Amino acid sequence: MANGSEYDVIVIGGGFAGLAAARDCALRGQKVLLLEARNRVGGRTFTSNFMGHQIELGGTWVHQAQPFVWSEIRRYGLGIVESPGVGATQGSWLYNDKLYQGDMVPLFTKMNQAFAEFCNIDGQGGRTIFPRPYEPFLNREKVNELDKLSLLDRLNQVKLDDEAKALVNVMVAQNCNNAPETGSFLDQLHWYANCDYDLGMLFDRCGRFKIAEGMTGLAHAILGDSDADVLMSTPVTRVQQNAQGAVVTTGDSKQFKAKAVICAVPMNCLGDIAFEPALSSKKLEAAKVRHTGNGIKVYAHIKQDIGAWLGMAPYPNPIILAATEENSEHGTTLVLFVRPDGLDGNNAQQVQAELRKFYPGVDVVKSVSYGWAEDPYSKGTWAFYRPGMMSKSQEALMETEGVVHFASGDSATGWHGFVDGALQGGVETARIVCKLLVAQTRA
Ligand SMILES: Cc1cc2nc3c(=O)[nH]c(=O)nc-3n(C[C@H](O)[C@H](O)[C@H](O)COP(=O)(O)OP(=O)(O)OC[C@H]3O[C@@H](n4cnc5c(N)ncnc54)[C@H](O)[C@@H]3O)c2cc1C
Repeated sequence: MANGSEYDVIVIGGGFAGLAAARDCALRGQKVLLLEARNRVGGRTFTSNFMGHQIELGGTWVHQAQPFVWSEIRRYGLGIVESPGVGATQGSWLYNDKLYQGDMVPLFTKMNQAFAEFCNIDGQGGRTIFPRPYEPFLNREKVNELDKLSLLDRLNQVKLDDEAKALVNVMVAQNCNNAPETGSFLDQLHWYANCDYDLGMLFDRCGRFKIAEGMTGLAHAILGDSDADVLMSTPVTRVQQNAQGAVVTTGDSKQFKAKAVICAVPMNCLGDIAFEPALSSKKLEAAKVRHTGNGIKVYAHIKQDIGAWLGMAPYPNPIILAATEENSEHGTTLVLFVRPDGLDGNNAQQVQAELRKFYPGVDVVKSVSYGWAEDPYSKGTWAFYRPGMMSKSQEALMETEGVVHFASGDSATGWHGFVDGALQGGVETARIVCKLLVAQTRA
C-alpha cells in the first residue's frame, strides 16, 4: 500500500469489531484498508498452545444466546468444544480462611438465590430496568438513577447472610475483573438481563462453549472473506479530518486518505491517537478513567487428574475462580481468574501456592498468562463499566464525530465486554458507514 493511497474506508484495529467492519464494508463494494498495530489480528482474543492443548489467552467462551458471534460461527462452519469446569458439581469453596471441599450443588443453589436477591432492585427481579437488553436506555430514567451504585454499594444494601454475600462477591469480582467497589451494579444487571435473569445461564453463556478452531480461527475466517487491504504491525498515531474526509498517519509516518474512518480500538486506547479535531470530552474521559477489566487469566497444568472441578473464593483472595479446562492421564489443565496484581501468572510456584489453598497437595507443572493490562494496545481485559459509565459514556463512545465512526466490543448495546458485542459494533457501524457512502455517491 503506497504512501498516500486513497480508500473509501480505513478501519483502525483488527479485533473482532474492526475485522467485521472491514469485511462488511469490503463486501458492500467499498475500497477498504485495515490498519492493525500488532503483528496479528484478533485483538483481545489470542489462541495459543499450552502443554499440548489449545488455549485462549483472551476472549474464550461463546453461546447461541449471543447472536452476532453465533451467526459468524455458523457462517464459517466452525465447530464447538465444551469446557468441563462450568458443569462441575465437585469443587472447593474458600471462605473466611476455611476450606470446604466436596459437593458444590448446595452452594450453587445458595449463590443463585443470593444473586437473584442482589439483582432484585425493582421488586421484579431487575426486569423493569432492561426490558430489552439490546436497547439498554429504554428505561433511561432508572438507568440514570441507578448508575451511581457500585457492586459493593449494592452488596451493602441487600439483606443476605455473610456467606451468601461472599458468594455474590465471587460472581461480581469475577465479572468486573476487579474489586467490587470499582464496578457498576447496573452493568452487572445488564449481564443478568442478557442471561434471562438466571445465574445458571450466566455460567453457561460465559463459560461453556468454545470455538474448536479457536478465536484466532474465527478471526482469520472473517479476515479472509474480503478483499480489504491489510497492514499489520502498523499502529495509527493520527487522524486528521478535512473537507474530503480524513488523513490517517501511521507509526512509520505513512499517510492514507479515506472518505470515512472506522475506529475500532479499545476504549482504554482512544486517547493514544491524536484526533484532529479532538475527540469529544466524554470519549476522552472514558478512555482516561478506563473500564474495570484489569485482572489476570492464567492457565495452570497440575500433575493430578482432579476431574471436572470448580474453585471459588471472594475478593480479595488472589484467585477468585478456578475451573477445569482439560483432563488427561497427564493431569489437569485449569483456567484461573485472578484479581489485579493477585499473582504472577507465569510463575508456577506462586500459582501452586495459591492453588493449594483450594486443593491441598496439587503440583503445578507449568503456568501461563498474558499481560492484557500492560499491553499498550488493550490496556485491560474485557470492558466492565465503573459506576456512572453506562449513563455517561456508553452512547458517547459510539457517537460518530465527523467522518470518524466508532465500533467496539466495549460500547456495543448488547453483549458489551464480549466478542459478540465487538461483532455487533463492527457489523452495525459498517452498515451505517456504507449507507452514508452510497448516499454521497448518488448525491
Ligand atoms: C482475558 C480475557 C478474557 C475474555 N473472555 C471473554 C469470553 O470468554 N467471551 C467473550 O465473548 N469475550 C471475552 N473477553 C472480551 C473480548 O475478548 C473482547 O470484548 C473483544 O475481543 C473486544 O473486541 P474489539 O474488537 O472491540 O477490541 P480488541 O479485540 O481489543 O481489538 C482492538 C484492536 O485495535 C488494535 N489497536 C489498538 N490501538 C491501535 C492503534 N493505535 N492503531 C492500530 N490498531 C490499534 C489492537 O491491537 C486490537 O487488535 C475476554 C477478554 C480478555 C482480555
